[in-house]
Amino acid sequence: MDWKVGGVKYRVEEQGSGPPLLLLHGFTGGAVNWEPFVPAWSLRFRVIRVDLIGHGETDSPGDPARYSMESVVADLVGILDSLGVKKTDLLGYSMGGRLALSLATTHPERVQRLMLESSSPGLKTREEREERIRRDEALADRIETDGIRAFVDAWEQIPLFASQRFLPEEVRRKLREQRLANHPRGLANSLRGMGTGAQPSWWASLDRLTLPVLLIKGEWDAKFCRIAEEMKDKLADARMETVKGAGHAVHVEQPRRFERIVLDFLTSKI
Ligand SMILES: C=C(O[C@H]1C=C[C@H](C(=O)CCC(=O)O)[C@@H](C(=O)O)[C@@H]1O)C(=O)O
Repeated sequence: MDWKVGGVKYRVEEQGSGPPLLLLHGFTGGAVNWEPFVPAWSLRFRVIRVDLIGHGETDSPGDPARYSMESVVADLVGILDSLGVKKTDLLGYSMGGRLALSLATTHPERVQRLMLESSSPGLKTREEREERIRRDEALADRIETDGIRAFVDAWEQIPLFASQRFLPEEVRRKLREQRLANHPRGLANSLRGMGTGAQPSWWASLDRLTLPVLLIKGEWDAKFCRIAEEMKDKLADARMETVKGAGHAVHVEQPRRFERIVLDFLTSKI
């Protein structure tokens, strides 16, 4: 199903019935990344998956400003309104987690419970944000100059994904194919508009969140383990799960454990 929001056509998939559960993928990802979990989660939830702006079957507008975190949060609110969803459980992976936290922070009345996999509230200082914006702008330019294949070749090799070399060949092939299916302009503008440095920092407002939060991290992802531990200290109602045998993409590397962790959290927290 496609929904037009703010002039952008979004691809939205829905399966199951019950309380709504909105799933937000990471950078280079898509709604398809959550497919392995739909059979189990759709038995108890109305599972809603979105291709985020610049990704998958959703439009890749030419103006980077259209990808700002504020704009994309507004898009999600518009999609929830169109679906008749007043309040939803929300799961975001990496970039999707930054978006999920942005939605929960700016529209707390729309989020029941929040799950963040390998994500962050952004960067604390202006200097860190400016440096990250420079890095992401340079990466965005390379995506548009060198093309999607050269980008994915390099992206698969970043240290953050080192543990993915242990994945079965078929899993890696599917992930690569899905990344290659994105539009260079969409990925480039996603970095420019809602990259880690471009978004607001939510570090100073974490202590105002009162909803139940689950922080999921892979034991081999040292950087995002540190971030999750720091976030947990600031959140009023947070639980943290460290998954053994996983790096950044916990849902890819330990899918059955990930599936159980999410269900346990959603069925334990009323
Ligand atoms: C490399 C860093 O940041 C990037 C890594 C992960 C984020 C992501 O969504 C990757 C999803 C995937 O390919 O599996 C991405 C983001 O949050 O936008 C970051 O750009 C880093 O060290 O922070």
